[in-house]
Amino acid sequence: KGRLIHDSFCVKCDNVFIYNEIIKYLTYVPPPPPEEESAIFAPYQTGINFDKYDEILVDVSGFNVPSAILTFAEAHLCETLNKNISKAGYLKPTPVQKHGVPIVLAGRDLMACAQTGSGKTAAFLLPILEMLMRGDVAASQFKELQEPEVVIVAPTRELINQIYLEARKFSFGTIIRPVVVYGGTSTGHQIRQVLQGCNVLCGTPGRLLDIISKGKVGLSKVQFLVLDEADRMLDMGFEPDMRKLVTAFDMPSKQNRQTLMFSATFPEEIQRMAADFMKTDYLFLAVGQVGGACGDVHQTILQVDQYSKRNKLIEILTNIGIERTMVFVDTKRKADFLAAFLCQENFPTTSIHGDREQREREQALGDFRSGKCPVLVATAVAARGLDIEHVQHVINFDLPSTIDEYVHRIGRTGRCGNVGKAISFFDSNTDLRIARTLVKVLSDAQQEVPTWLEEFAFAAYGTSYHNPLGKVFASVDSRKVSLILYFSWETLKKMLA
Ligand SMILES: Nc1ncnc2c1ncn2[C@@H]1O[C@H](COP(=O)(O)OP(=O)(O)OP(=O)(O)O)[C@@H](O)[C@H]1O
Repeated sequence: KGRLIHDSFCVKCDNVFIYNEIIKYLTYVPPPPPEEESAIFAPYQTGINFDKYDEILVDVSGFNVPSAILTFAEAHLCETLNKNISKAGYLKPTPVQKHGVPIVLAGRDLMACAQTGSGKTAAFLLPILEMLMRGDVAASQFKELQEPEVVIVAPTRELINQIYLEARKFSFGTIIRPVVVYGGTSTGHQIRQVLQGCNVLCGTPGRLLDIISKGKVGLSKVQFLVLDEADRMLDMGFEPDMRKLVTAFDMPSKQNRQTLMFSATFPEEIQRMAADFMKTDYLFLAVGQVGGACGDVHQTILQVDQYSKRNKLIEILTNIGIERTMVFVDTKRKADFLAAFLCQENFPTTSIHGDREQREREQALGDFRSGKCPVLVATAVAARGLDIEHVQHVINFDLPSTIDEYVHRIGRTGRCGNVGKAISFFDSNTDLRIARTLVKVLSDAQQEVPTWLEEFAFAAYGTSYHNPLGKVFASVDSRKVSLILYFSWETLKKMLA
């Protein structure tokens, strides 16, 4: 029982349990990031298909496209960055890096769409850090108002923390100081981190706006604004926050900053909205196949009704053994329930979802990463961006409602040229709406399409098989679609005249 006064938060609480929960929530201080070089640079093993990335078709649209690089040396990055690249074990750039790095170095805005696990993070971090170094960035120091040169936003706490660790890795040995802020942790602690000095501010939208509104961060020096998982950052949930950020009184206008957006999926309507945030001559980079499922993931769809799902899962996990497996479900309650059930069945399991405390979420990821719990039951909160080595299997216990979410979920395996397996339970009572797009994604990735699924897809309605520009790229530049529609309309008018 008591009165809580914490930063701007003040509440009188009569319920001891709720009071303690709030105290825990407000005071969680995440463990500090690793200091030893070996931990900072722990390389992710590239897989047997890494070299096959070179065969992926790439399309860059827009005017005056800078030439791609073939090696990191061709990017003429500074010595420290080159050292960090080799310490990270990167021998050659992936396609999104070959094309993305020179585009950013040339000062252009970029919307990039490349398959999951193909190195988008380094594609924006490396050129940004290089530009900061070339611009003689000042060593940041303690100040009551910090003015970062770079702001990076991502939709989940775990993902933004991962991006921060990557920024720390590549800026190692430079004067550039990245800082991360995200919800579920002590605001006071994060503000103190920011005030120590901040060049690259990584944040989830809510916490970022909170710290800006407290007058601790000024935006007038922002040179780069990055939206990772950009289609998610601009969908209904986050779009108002993004608009608040770009219309903040001191945020440089789009003409006076570089705006970069990255994702593995980029629906056309979101692209059109994204264009509002960018200069008109932005470039659109598409790497890979329509629908964007990573070609290194072997996809299997099983018809399983909701009552048989648990038994089927046990059967699969028994065959898998101790290989690391992510199991996706549709609700937080189900995640808890299924994790408890699997533990009872002697599968060391942990879970991650939005109702778990941040401390528990980080513990769960840690236990999964280390292999202490080789099974992680997760909701959508873990679908995007998370880069966990040795994840060999993804199981969609419940299929998601959108195909983009499916593509991101199965992309937690088969990363960086490694191969992975995804098994999805299709329940015809609930999953008909995804049948058509699922068939398309499977066939584009040259995966087996079960006949029963084709039949469901044929009978289903509301989604389309067809992409107006054929079936090559994961997402096409929405400007091209408008152009094609314009020309089709002009042709039609001529025919009618
Ligand atoms: N050129 C490279 N050589 C070796 N490893 C690389 C290279 N580029 C990236 N990686 C590694 O590949 C892994 C996947 O990269 P990253 O997380 O940036 O993928 P992504 O495209 O952002 O995926 P997602 O769409 O899931 O967010 C990381 O561990 C990263 O360190």
